[in-house]
Amino acid sequence: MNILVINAGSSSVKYQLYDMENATVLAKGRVERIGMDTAILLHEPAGKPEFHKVEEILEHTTAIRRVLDVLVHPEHGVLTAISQIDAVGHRVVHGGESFKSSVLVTDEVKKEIRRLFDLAPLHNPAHMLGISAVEVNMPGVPQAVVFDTAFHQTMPAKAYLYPVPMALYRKHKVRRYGFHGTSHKYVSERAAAFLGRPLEQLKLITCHIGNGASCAAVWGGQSVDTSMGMTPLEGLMMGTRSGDLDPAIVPYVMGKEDLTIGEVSSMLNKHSGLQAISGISSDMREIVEAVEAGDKNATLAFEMYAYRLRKYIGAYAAAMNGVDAIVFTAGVGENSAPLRKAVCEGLSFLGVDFDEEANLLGRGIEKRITKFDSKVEALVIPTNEEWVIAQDTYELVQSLPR
Ligand SMILES: Nc1ncnc2c1ncn2[C@@H]1O[C@H](COP(=O)(O)OP(=O)(O)O)[C@@H](O)[C@H]1O
Ligand SMILES: CC(=O)OP(=O)(O)O
Ligand SMILES: [Mg+2]
Repeated sequence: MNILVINAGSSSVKYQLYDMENATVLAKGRVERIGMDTAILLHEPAGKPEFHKVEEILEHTTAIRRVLDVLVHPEHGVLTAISQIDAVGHRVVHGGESFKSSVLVTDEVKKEIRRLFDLAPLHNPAHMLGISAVEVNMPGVPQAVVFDTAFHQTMPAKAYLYPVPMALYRKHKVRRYGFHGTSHKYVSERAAAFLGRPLEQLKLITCHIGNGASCAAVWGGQSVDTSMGMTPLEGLMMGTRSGDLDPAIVPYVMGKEDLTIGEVSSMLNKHSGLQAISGISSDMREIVEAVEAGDKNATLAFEMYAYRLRKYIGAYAAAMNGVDAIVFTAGVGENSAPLRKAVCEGLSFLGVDFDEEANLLGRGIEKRITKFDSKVEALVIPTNEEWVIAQDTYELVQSLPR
């Protein structure tokens, strides 16, 4: 069975095509800058050279049409017909309180994803466009949705409620949902396998640090707390997002700078974080280069990023009254040795005996970055959200009558 996994963002569509029986990736790629006359399709077919094309792509239906076209292209394709795609799995960031696991797409499910537009205005509308585009381009093909929020639905009320009037929760579902759940779940399971210990007995702190970044306390395989909140803005400092700040800053700055709700929201989501403090970039690679070149603002941005992550790790160790392993994953977590070093070296009080050499060795592999007899272990575990989405989709499609 071939499954196409789609992660549709506001201006991009990322895709990965799997052959499930052989557990192989047939092709992957992305369309960026949707809505512009210089949209770009980057396509990486397995065993063939990469291919890219710049052209006008104004909306998601066309973007997905282009992806399907390239998948069956005589030269760059990996299939002979679209009908060889048996099902499609989508990443959906916000599932609210309605979805505790992945589901097949139905009219009811679509209605619920639409109802949640308000809570994830950057993400959910884009996912719906992706689902509709598949309906138009591949009528009748079963689709499944896998939610970032689902894994965190096990959080207890003391972790997911905010100390504000309860009416806000009852009326508007104001609460912590948490995100990147597919990744936190996957790396927790991989970490247990790597350590050769049952997940049920482990206290883990998983740090998914990519463009968006969040940390989770995973106790016995269940999420008991996480740093992102009602939206993906709370918690850690990120590439362009502020993470935690005094909520009183929002009305204060709106008044002083005469900003609208939209403007202040854009400031905190798109013009804060590493980008704002460094004045250089939201990309950790460029920050680290600037730090090495002695740039003061980049150094401050780097230190704040690591410091804020270390504070969350301390908090989650306290939340679980202990921790067995700290897991680093996603773009920054998997690739930035300097960031892992800056975080781990301040955790010796917890029993983290950091191994500098191991931290520098090997890329893209599961590894331990603490010394052999460290009381608390630190691991690097590459995440694979697309594979989890493909597997969930595969299982759901098996349950359909044939
Ligand atoms: N070698 C590297 N060193 C430091 N940071 C890196 C490296 N490679 C990638 N990154 C960081 O990873 C981020 C992307 O992470 P990723 O998990 O792919 O995010 P997303 O899935 O949200 O697009 C980039 O913004 C970049 O800062
Ligand atoms: C939820 C979220 O922040 O997702 P991403 O990291 O893909 O932006
Ligand atoms: Mg990601």
